[in-house]
Amino acid sequence: MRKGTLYVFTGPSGAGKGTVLGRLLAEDDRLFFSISATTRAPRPGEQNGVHYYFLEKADFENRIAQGAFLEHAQYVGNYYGTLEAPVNEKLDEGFDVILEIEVQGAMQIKKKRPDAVMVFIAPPSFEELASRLRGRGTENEAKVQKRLETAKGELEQKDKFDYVVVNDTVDRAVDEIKGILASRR
Ligand SMILES: Nc1nc2c(ncn2[C@@H]2O[C@H](COP(=O)(O)OP(=O)(O)O)[C@@H](O)[C@H]2O)c(=O)[nH]1
Ligand SMILES: Nc1ncnc2c1ncn2[C@@H]1O[C@H](COP(=O)(O)OP(=O)(O)O)[C@@H](O)[C@H]1O
Repeated sequence: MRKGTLYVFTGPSGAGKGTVLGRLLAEDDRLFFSISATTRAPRPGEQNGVHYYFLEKADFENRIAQGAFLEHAQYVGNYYGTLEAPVNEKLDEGFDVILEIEVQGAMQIKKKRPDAVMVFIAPPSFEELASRLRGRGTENEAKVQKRLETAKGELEQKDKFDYVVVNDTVDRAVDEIKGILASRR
């Protein structure tokens, strides 16, 4: 059986990665979304094993020591990481696997898995990014500021990616990503 393709989607918090990928996943049953592990607290409505595996810091660090992560990084005070075993399993089963991760982790994947397709989702402007992040209402102003500071460094790295998709409207961005997937199948 043909093995699946690994796709890495990255981009600053608030760019719309979750929104765009949610639409894509609902419309394509050959895709598998990799559920990440994190030490950040669940937001209202987030479920363990659905949105993330929510781990205590000590548990996360044990798994790092065991080599369980394909990649991991610290982002605004918390750990985030991709568990390797389920990714390999799904690729072997022929699914295309989607990672939605921040830029440091994406760069680790680029080194480890040179065949991975690297996609950067960019906001139309920095002002629009700030307005989307504040509009989402999931972080307090201090945390929004930290995410926006981090976003500046992330945006500077977008040229390292195979594709840069500007999320101006969700419909258009989803269509562009469908085109990228189609060109690789
Ligand atoms: N390196 C890495 N980053 C991740 C992983 N999962 C999520 N992230 C990224 O961590 C950042 C913060 O995620 P989160 O707190 O859920 O905020 P949100 O993406 O803005 O909703 C985002 O850029 C995510 O893409 C992961 O497994 N590894
Ligand atoms: N194309 C878009 N136009 C306007 N608002 C958007 C667009 N895409 C996403 N949003 C909104 O912006 C906020 C951040 O989107 P989200 O998908 O949570 O981003 P990310 O996963 O990159 O952090 C959400 O409130 C979402 O509804």
